[in-house]
Amino acid sequence: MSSTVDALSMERRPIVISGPSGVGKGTLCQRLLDAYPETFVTTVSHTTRKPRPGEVEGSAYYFVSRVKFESLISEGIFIEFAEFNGNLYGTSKQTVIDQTARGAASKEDDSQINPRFVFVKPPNLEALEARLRGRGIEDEGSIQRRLARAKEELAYAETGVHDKIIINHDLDRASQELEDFIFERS
Ligand SMILES: Nc1ncnc2c1ncn2[C@@H]1O[C@H](COP(=O)(O)OP(=O)(O)OP(=O)(O)O)[C@@H](O)[C@H]1O
Repeated sequence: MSSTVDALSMERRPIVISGPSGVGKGTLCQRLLDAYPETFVTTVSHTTRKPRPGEVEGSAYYFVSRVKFESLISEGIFIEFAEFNGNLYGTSKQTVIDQTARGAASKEDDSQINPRFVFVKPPNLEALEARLRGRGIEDEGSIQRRLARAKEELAYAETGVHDKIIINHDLDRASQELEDFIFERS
């Protein structure tokens, strides 16, 4: 799944981190948040998925109906959106603007968002499958759908649309590479 986690660099340019479900995006982002709690924030996505127990509106997600989500698409509010497992997920420009500048970018002017796009790749599909299984939250059908989607996402990443591709093989190395990219050390 290309679920997206966004963080903000010191220059306040958003970082959009995408990659197949189970590749380790959440793990990598959590490491950044833990290491630099004053520097990074995450944005809240919209979804048509039903809330799970404990998920709070406006914190886990903005939960909306499909009709509402589709009207938001036609209004052009999303930086990116994707459908997975019959549910739509998207990151709105507004949530990024709210988190980015707290006023530096005008609410009407999304041309200043200018994100940097990072794609996280697994070392291979076998490793990805092992991570999905190891996480232990998906049933077999869901694992197979995620793997099928992963192949499409990996092919898309080959087209060179991202600013940086990081292979998450060794977690420490991948974390370091992500940090170096974000802080423009590489
Ligand atoms: N480099 C790594 N080596 C081995 N296991 C890893 C590595 N990185 C992450 N994992 C493990 O893989 C599993 C999936 O990681 P994580 O939940 O962060 O993926 P994700 O990309 O955020 O998935 P989703 O898009 O479905 O939310 C977790 O159990 C995590 O601990």
